[in-house]
Amino acid sequence: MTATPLLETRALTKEFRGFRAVSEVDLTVERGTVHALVGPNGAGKTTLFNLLTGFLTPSSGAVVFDGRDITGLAPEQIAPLGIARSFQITSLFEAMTLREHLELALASPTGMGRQWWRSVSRLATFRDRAPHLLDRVGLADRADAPASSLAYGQKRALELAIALALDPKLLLLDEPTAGMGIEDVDRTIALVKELAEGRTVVFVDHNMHVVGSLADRVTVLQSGQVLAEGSYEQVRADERVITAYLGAAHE
Ligand SMILES: Nc1ncnc2c1ncn2[C@@H]1O[C@H](COP(=O)(O)OP(=O)(O)OP(=O)(O)O)[C@@H](O)[C@H]1O
Repeated sequence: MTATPLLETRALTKEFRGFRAVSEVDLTVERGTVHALVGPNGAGKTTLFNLLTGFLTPSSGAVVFDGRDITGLAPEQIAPLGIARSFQITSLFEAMTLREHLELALASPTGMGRQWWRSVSRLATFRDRAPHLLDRVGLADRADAPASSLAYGQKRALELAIALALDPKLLLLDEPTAGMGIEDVDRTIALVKELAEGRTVVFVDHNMHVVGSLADRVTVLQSGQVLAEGSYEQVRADERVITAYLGAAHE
C-alpha cells in the first residue's frame, strides 16, 4: 500500500498552562477507514478533535491532512479542505426547519456555499442537496418541520446531515451515540456505517458496542498519550487497556 494516509499527527501536543492535555500524539488514519478514539474521561479526545479542526492551536507537533501541513490553520481554512465535524452538544436552531438547517450549512462560507451560489446553473443542484442529505439520514419526511419537533436521536441524525453537507473527505464524530437509548444506538451504528462508505471517519465514543461494531482501527488515549492502537480485538485484549479503561468499564 503506497497511498499516503488521509490524516497524520506528528508528536502533536497541547499544553494548557503547563498541563499536557495531548502529549506527543502520533496518529495515522488511513483513507477509507473508520477509526475510533477511545479512552477514559480527560484522556484528551476532545482536545485532539479541537486540534484537528483548528479550534485549538497546537503547542507543538504537526497535523498533516491529505498530504498538506495544516498545523495552525483556522477552522474556516480547514473545513473547506474537507474536514467536517459533528458536535457532541446539540447545536441546532429550534425554530428553523430541517431544510433550512441544511441550506444554511450548504451556503456557509466554510462549506461549498459560495461556489454554488455564484453559479446560477448549479443553483438547482444546490437546492436538491438539502432533501437528498435529509433522505440519507432518514429524515426526508420531516424537511419542513422545525428542529424543535425532533426526538433526540433525530436531532443527532440532523447534525450528521449538516456535517455531510460539506461532503467531507474526513468526517469527525464526537460521541455520535451519547445519551441515546439502545434502539437509537443501533440505528446510529447502521447510519454511520452507511455514511462511511467511500469516506474516512474518525469518531469518539465511550460505548464499546459502538466501537466494536464500527471501527476498523482503534486508538486508545490515556492522560493525553497513545496507550495502544490496533483492531478492536487487539486493543480489548491489551492488558494496559484493560487496566486503564476496559477493565473499569466492564466491572
Ligand atoms: N481549555 C482548557 N484549559 C485547561 N485544561 C483543559 C482545557 N481543555 C481541556 N483541558 C483538560 O485537558 C484534559 C483532557 O480533556 P479532554 O476534554 O480533551 O478529554 P476527553 O478525553 O475528551 O474527556 P471526556 O471523555 O470526558 O470528554 C482534561 O484534564 C481537561 O481538564
